Amino acid sequence: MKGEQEYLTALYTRLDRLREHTQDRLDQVLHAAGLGHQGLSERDTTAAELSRRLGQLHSVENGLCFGRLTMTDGRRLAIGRIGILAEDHESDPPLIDWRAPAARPFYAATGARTEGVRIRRHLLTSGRTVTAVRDEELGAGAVAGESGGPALLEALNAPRTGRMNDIVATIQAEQDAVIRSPRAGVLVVQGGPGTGKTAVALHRAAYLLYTHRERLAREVVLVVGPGTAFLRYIGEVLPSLGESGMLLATPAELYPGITADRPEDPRTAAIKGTAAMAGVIAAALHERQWLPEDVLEIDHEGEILRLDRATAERLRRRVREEGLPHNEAAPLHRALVIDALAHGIADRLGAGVLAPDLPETDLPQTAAPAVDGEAADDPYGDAPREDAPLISEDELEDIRAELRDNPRVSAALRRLWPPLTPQRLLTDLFASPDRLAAAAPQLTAGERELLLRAPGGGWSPSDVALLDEAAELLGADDRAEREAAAAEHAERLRLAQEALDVAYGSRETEHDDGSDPESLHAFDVLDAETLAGRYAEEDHRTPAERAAADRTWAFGHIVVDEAQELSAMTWRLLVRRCPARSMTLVGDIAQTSAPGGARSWAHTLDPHLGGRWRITELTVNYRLPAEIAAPAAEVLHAIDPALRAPRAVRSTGVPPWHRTVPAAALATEAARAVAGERAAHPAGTAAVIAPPAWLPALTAAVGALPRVSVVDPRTAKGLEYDIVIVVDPHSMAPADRYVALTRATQRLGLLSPSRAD
Ligand SMILES: Nc1ncnc2c1ncn2[C@@H]1O[C@H](COP(=O)(O)OP(=O)(O)OP(=O)(O)O)[C@@H](O)[C@H]1O
Repeated sequence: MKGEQEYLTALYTRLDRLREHTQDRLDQVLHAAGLGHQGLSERDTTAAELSRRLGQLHSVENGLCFGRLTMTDGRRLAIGRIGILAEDHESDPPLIDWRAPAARPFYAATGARTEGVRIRRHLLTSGRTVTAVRDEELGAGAVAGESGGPALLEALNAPRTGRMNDIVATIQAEQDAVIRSPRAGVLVVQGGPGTGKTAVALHRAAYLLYTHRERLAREVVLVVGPGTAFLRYIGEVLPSLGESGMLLATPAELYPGITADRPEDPRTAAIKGTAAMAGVIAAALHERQWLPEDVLEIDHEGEILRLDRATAERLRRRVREEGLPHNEAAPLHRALVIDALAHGIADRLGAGVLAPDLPETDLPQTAAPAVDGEAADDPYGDAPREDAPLISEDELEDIRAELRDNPRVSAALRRLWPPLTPQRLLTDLFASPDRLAAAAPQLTAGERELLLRAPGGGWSPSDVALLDEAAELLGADDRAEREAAAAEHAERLRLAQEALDVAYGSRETEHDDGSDPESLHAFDVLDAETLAGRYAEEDHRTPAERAAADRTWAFGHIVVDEAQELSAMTWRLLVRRCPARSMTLVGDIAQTSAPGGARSWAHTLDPHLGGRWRITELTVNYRLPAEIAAPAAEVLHAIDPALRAPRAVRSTGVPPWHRTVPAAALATEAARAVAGERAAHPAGTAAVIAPPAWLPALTAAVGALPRVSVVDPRTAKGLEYDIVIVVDPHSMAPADRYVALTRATQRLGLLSPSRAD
């Protein structure tokens, strides 16, 4: 142990020096003077990288080095949270990053497959002091086993704090295989409660960031967890692994600019989660691309222009054929209608018009439509007419310009092809029984009734994927943004030209000063356009911040926890957000409680991924002691006899208990039970898990006790506590009961109301 302490002290000395050195470099970079535009941008990139590195060096203070391998060839390798290179950069590194290939045997070696390891040592530390070492002999004659041994059991028995810890020192072989699985493709990790799915998913994110740093730092890793309580619970794991650049979000947070916290009937949420809603939204949008009943009349300079239904329909079809998102197709629609009206006017003036070309600026080459359905036998309108054209193309263009300037024409165009936001489309759809009936004929009247709601009141979590779907169909209506950007650019151009004019005006003076007339000046090598570009404001947000604000961001990798809960509509959204299809999905189909959640992975994923995903299973339960795993396995059997319960690795000798009490006494009994269990096991956290109806009474009775949560099973999903009291388990749905029974690391009690109540 003395040798290990000396080694550890030397590592910390190195760490301190690296921190100082990195801080010095950062200071130098930040204070560098006289940089041009290019230099400033490079400086920002270097400063960001140095800041990241500095943050990482500070985050690994605890548990810097936690393992040592003594190989059969005599080499000795220290494994830690980060890699530290030898000072000469050539000798063996004094500390190997746990994610480096050289560290793999620390996790993967077993007695049966030693991978060249003779002794695996776990170093237990407190601050910078070694408190214990635990050795596992893996050589000949050793008992076959996974990594961890006593160190694992100590970690599993440690009291919980309410925040998840990293497991970097005790990752097990089957978990390691998942963590290091190749980045490409979609990997599903199925595992029962407590098999370490969340831990594995987060360590995998850290592994991928290490292995594909450059790409993933730029493209960002998105980690999706079921709720904000859960994200708080896992929030410290990645920073403790020195990783901070990823984006953590709940499914409700995936539409930038929307706070989706409106309460909703679960039946409504279930309908909104079904894949059929994609068709409903598409149909709702089609309905908005309006046609007049018979003829649309438009007042234009004292005349009535007439656009009949057949023509409007033909133009609409022509625009739809382009396959553009609705808002992006609006200019084409506008140009076609204006052209049709212009030809109508020309015809009325008594002149035929010869195959006019459409204005090149506005739209792709396309045929001119005619008004009043005249061109039925000339669908493309490009056959020469018998009567010679009396109106020139210039005159026709004047007519088009007048039409474009007429607010009534604009109003008619907005009616035919309205500019729409996703919010408007959905608000109008859900507010109107008629619109719902037209867009969703396949739903029953009762289902449509559930979707109906008055405008206003905000958005619910299930609206998020629908808004995203609508945004996808609508495309950007970024006219205002483009106009603002153009104005800004013009202003920059003006300033740049002014600057160049000043430079040019001062050239004589420079010559008088004796400067070389042959030397180059700014105005020789730069034009205003280039200079303006250099003045353009830079985006100083981190990639994760930019990704959070951008609905169309393409993530480099997506990790989804509790993946079994996601609806089909949310899967559509996530698949769109990851065009590279590089994902890690962890979950347990036995714990599905969301009505639209997964009953089978194939059934859930195939519609979105077409079979292009691979699955692996975690089989060991690290949370539950064997005593609690047994009754949990009975519940699992009731859910699906084909499902296998994970194997528990430890035992506490404390069996769970079950008591029945009068309903009126249930809350006080729960408080008493918590206090009793606390007396027997004082450290760590406790929870009372109960159906929602019981929560107010239980909160009143138990809420004042320290370190005790009162939650329903769905909130408890993914979380864990040292002590758990489950109230009224038999009124819970089987999946909820299974979740409730699988949250305790040490002690479990069940309290049921007596039947007479
Ligand atoms: N290799 C390990 N070393 C130490 N602790 C571990 C290890 N694997 C898992 N754990 C611990 O086991 C507990 C359960 O892990 P985790 O929450 O990741 O399981 P899960 O499969 O996501 O469970 P659930 O399905 O209930 O969400 C956590 O406290 C975790 O830190």
